Order: sequence, then structure tokens, then C-alpha cells
Amino acid sequence: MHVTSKYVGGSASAGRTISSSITDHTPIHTHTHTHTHKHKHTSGNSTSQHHSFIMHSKEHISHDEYQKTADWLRSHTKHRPLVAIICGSGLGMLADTLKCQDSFDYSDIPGFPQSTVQGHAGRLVFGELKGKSCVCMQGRFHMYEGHSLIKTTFPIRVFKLMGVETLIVTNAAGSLADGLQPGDIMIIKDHINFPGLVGLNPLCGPNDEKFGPRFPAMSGCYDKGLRSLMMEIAKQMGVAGLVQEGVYAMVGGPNFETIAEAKLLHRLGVDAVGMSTAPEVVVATHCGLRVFGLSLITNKVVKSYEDSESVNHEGVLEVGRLRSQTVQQLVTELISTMEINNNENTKIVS
Ligand SMILES: O=P(O)(O)O[C@H]1O[C@H](CO)[C@@H](O)[C@H]1O
Ligand code: HPA
Repeated sequence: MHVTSKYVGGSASAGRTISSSITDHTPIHTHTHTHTHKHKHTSGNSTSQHHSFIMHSKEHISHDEYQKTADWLRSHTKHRPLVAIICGSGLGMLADTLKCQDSFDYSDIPGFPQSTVQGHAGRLVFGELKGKSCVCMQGRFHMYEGHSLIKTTFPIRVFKLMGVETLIVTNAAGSLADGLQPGDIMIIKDHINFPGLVGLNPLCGPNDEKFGPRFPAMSGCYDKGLRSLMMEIAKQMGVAGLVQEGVYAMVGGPNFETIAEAKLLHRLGVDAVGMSTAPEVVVATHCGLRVFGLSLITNKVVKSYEDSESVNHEGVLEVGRLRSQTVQQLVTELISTMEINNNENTKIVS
């Protein structure tokens, strides 16, 4: 793969246009970027969303509500996916590669929250990858948008009720590990859920035993078999040099880390940091889904007071675009190769 792109440097190189020619083996050198503030408008009720965020542990979504959304989707699509994919920031193009698409704006799906972040289209796309039925979230929900954690993870339980068995999560993340460069891909081996450690957990509140136990185990939540399969695929695709395993940490965001926070994360053994994923994986593991996760490293987290660079969302999206094809190929190959119970559910309803 060979990608050519232009992007703009920031404070260290303010306004300078850097032409980067990136191959699969080329590290992406990110610089600071000029700040162009583009905001997507949300159609959601921000007041009630904010309220529900504060009241996160009291909010409850009944089994019937998840079921209603699952039934609505099943009656509106011919697909019966066994695999769900969540596209991270700048990685939404993966959904465009699905064949025989049925796609729905989140605003048209009963019960669905709305995406408010640039780079998250807010569309649920059903279709086939290499003949296998999948559902793809082109845009995820983040806690910092003001959604309660139970809302950010709403689609996971809906997918479970639709018959999905495997969840593939992707995200954009900043690297703390010296060996991870922008443009590298990290297979998530494990996570540290910082909001979860202080009680901001989507499983807080009444437990619905129909989904899973009160005290679910999280060791081994990133499937070992899928992790080694992905390593094999990367080798076969000739991109093994870009791919390695590591630990992802979720922070609340929306601000990027201070230097002291970055140093702390580094000391704790975090390889990459982002503002998503952990709640989705916790809810998926709770309800028995098999999980695979990968982080696209979009920037190095600044951990030195001598470093004049800083990160911004436009730069994150840009690296996502530059590497989206590689991520797409890896995920497509994983879905094509992994074992899926080829039962009734995978078939398209005519
Ligand atoms: O985790 P995803 O959704 O990929 O996005 C990451 O990129 C955004 C910051 O640029 C944050 O939302 C962070 O979590
Ligand atoms: O550096 C980062 N920090 C937190 N979240 C992120 N998402 C992309 N990059 C980053």
C-alpha cells in the first residue's frame, strides 16, 4: 500500500504543509497541527444527556428496550450478522467496504444515542465482508460527549440480542511506549479502564442476569486466539513490522493528557491511551461476546517538558485516513479467516 497525503504542521511548524509519502513500512511523523475547530451538531437533548451522565449509576435500560431496538433492526435488514465492528476515530471508511449494504442513521434507530464527534459519522451499516455478514458502527459514543456509560454501550447489548458473537473494536490512540510510532497498529492485549477503576462503569446499577453475572471476570477479555491469528495475518500481508501487542488505557477525556499524566501512564505500563473502548469491551465480555481490539497509533503522547509538540483531533483523524486501508485489510482478513459458527443466523433473509 502506498498513501500520499498532505497535512499541516502546528506550533513547531505553524502553517507549514508537510507532504508525506507513507508506505506500510514508513513511520508516520506527526507534527502539531493547526487548530481548525469543526463541530458536528448533535440532535440529542444535551440537557437530559448531561443529567443522565451525572446520574449514570441510577440509569437503567430494561431488557425490553434493548430487545425493541434489536427487533426493529432485524425487521429492517436482511442481514443476520455474527460479527460487529466498532470504527474508531478516522477509521469509519471500513464500513464503506461492506457489500450489499443496509445502512441506518443513528437518529433513525429507536433507542440509539447520537454521535457528536467529528470523524464519527453516526451510521449503522450492515453488509458482507468476504461473504460474511457483519454490522459496523460508523461512529461510536464516548463518555465525554455527555452520554451515560450505559448509553455509550447500548449497541453492544442490541448486537448480542441480534445474534452477534464476536465484537471487533478499533480506536485511535496516542502511544506512550517508545516502540510504538504514529501509523503503527497495536493489537490490544489488555486494558486499564481508568474511569471503571473509580466506579464509572457501564455495569454499575442493577444487574441484568439475562446478559451476564453481577461480578464478571475480565481477565482474558481480549481473545488470545484472535490476537495470534491477527499476528499471522499481519505477517502474511507483509505488515508485521507495523503490528505489535500492547496495553490500552482509557481515560475520560476530552482533553489530551498533561505531561505529568503522560509520565504517570508511562510508568504504569500503558502502551497506548484513548478515550473509549474499555466500556464497550466490559459490556461485551459481560454478555459473553468474544472480543478483538486494535488501536491505530495516531500520535505520540508528549511526555517531556522539552517537547514543544502537541496533539489535536484533526491530526488524529488524518493518521486514521492514512492508515485506514491497512486497518481495513487486516480486519477484513481476520473476519474472513476466523472461525464463525456458520449457523442459520449468518444467512441473509430473503
Ligand atoms: O477512541 P476513538 O473513538 O477512536 O477516538 C479517539 O480519538 C479522539 C481524540 O482525538 C478520542 O475520541 C479518542 O478516544
Ligand atoms: O494522545 C491521545 N490521548 C488520548 N486519546 C487519544 N486518542 C488519540 N490520541 C490520543
